[in-house]
Amino acid sequence: MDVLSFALPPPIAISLAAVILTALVIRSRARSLKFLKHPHQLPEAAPLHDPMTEFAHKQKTYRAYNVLIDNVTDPANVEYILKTNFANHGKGWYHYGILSDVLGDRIFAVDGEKWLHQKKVSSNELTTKIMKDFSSTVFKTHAAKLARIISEAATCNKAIEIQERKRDGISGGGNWGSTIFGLIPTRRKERRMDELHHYMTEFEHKHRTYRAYNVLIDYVVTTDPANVEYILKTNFANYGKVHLKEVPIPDLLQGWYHYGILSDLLGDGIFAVDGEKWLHQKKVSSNELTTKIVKDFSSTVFKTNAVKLARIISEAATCNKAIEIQELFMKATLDSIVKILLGIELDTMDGTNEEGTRFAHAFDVANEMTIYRYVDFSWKIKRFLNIGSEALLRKNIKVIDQFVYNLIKIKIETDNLSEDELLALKKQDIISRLLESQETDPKYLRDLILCLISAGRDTTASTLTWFIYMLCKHPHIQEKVAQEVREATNLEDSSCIDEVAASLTEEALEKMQYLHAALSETLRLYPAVPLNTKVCLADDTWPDGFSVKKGNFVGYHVYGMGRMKYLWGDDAKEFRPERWLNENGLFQQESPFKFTAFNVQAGPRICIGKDFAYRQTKLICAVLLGCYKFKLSEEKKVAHYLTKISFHIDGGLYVHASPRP
Ligand code: HEM
Repeated sequence: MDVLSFALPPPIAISLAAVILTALVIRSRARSLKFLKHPHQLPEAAPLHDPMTEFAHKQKTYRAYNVLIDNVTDPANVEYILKTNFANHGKGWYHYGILSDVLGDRIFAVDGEKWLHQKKVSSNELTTKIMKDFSSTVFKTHAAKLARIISEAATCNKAIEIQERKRDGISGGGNWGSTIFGLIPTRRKERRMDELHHYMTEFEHKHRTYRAYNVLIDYVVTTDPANVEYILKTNFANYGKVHLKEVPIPDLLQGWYHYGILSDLLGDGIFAVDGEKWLHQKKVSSNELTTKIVKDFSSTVFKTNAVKLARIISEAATCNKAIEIQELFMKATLDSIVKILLGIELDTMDGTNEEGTRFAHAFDVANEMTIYRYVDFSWKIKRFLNIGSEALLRKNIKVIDQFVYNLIKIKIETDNLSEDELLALKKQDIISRLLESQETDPKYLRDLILCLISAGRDTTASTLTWFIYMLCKHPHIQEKVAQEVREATNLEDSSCIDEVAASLTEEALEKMQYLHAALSETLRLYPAVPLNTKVCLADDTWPDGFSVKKGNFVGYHVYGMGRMKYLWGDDAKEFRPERWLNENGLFQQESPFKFTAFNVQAGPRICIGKDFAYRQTKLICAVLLGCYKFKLSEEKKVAHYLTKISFHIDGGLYVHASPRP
């Protein structure tokens, strides 16, 4: 008998890994059974059946150590297990333990008498004439239903996902909050942990600052603006993002936190580093985002993509089809940021650029797998063995790197062009501009690009999605926004998409104070970054007298802060854009320590993309609401968020659009 080694490293390393792995497997099994509720949130395994089949060509039966199961392909053995000595091969603890919570003592989960009885009952039932006739009718009815769905899609020439198990895990399926916050101080264990922000907020109505224990983490959370100001500004130096070397936390957690987790994908980009490196990139990127040339260029890009988006919506409106608008916003914002950074058309909205679509997919998967590391304590072992989520991550980073480095190379080469040629190329994208200013290290540029895409894409897309959701729930506010767009642009009611887009000058956008207020109100209730975390570097006492210790994780709960009555008044839970406007209808900023959605001006580590994000969301919303009315496909449906780092709507947002008269 032989040993199957899935391309594992040398024997000593294997033995060492096996010892560590055993401990981690037990832990990670316990964790997955306890916390992970949706099967689709588990990362895709690295291809398994092909290597097994290849191996089976040589060894019909073999032992695979770290799977805990012996595998068999020899028909003689199969006959022996399934028939000759059937009684000796049960389903046993393995299946029962895994399946019984869902399936109870049903046929899949049990052996022996229980199994025999159920098998007889079910197989008798399935073969009666009445059941045969009935099931044939059911199959036919469902086949007809399926054909009708396909027919509808065919009429609109739309792609159909025919397998149906929608992998929205990639754009954000599954909630991980439960794993991160094992022990939020609530006794109501029966409540679903995917409502994590609700529990926290409920608790915060009584306790503005509190401690949330977890097996590994001592977490102090606050909603008090005075504490936020202290952490983000007054004693900023004492609250780090990345370097934990000074902090007495277990080795496993050293590097578990940001840098270790993020650096494979984001390298030394702004999100993953502190100190000098961070300061330099922050300066470079924030200078770039605010130059006139980049501002003009980005406005053109936003408008072009808003028009594309509106055309897709127009097609769906013609067929009276539901639109999953979250996915569309994700594509539109990715196309825009890539065009502004790299000057190329990714075109994921129309799917015309094959290489671009491959990059977009790889980026989504790599992001998902990177963030999964926050809840998967065995990720380092997996990376070492190149298996599971880590194999997937490595594979997709390779695709991303090929794409980005290739573009940088092309750009460096065009750098040798003559003045006239350069002028003809009109290099307005950020990478071309950085190359001109002597930032030519491809690795530096790659890391910066990926960080800016990560920072600017999901945040903007999720804000747009919640905004449309809020407007569907409050049709009178939707009408007010549409009315403002018409007035600010002086357009006729019958203007077409292109005319609306063309009319959106800086001055017109500036006049849209109510739209600005409605977007801010969306961010107050549904902040794209709902919880922000840092690490305390030395014992400290906060303005409200709460003590924090060196090594404590500390966080301010942006979602909770947006809903506190003591901060926003008795109507804190209501969506009311007017709260942001003064008596002249002009937008009023709130204190950045109270409205923390952007970290704006709240300290050195602020969002440098705030104006950029408002410009993009305002342009897209003005085009869409200038041309269409939106309704939820299921009007009574209540949207739920995903408890992840970004804040998407679970399952997407289905809307129907109709043209404005
Ligand atoms: C609605 C949209 C957005 C929201 C709500 C948002 C929010 C935030 C927040 C809360 C932070 C602080 C994160 C932390 O403490 O680690 C942040 C950082 C950052 N944001 Fe944004 N952001 C948005 C859009 C953008 C856009 C469009 C860009 C760029 C194109 C951008 C670039 C950045 C960068 C580079 C940082 C890191 C700053 C640093 O570490 O010094 N953001 N953002």
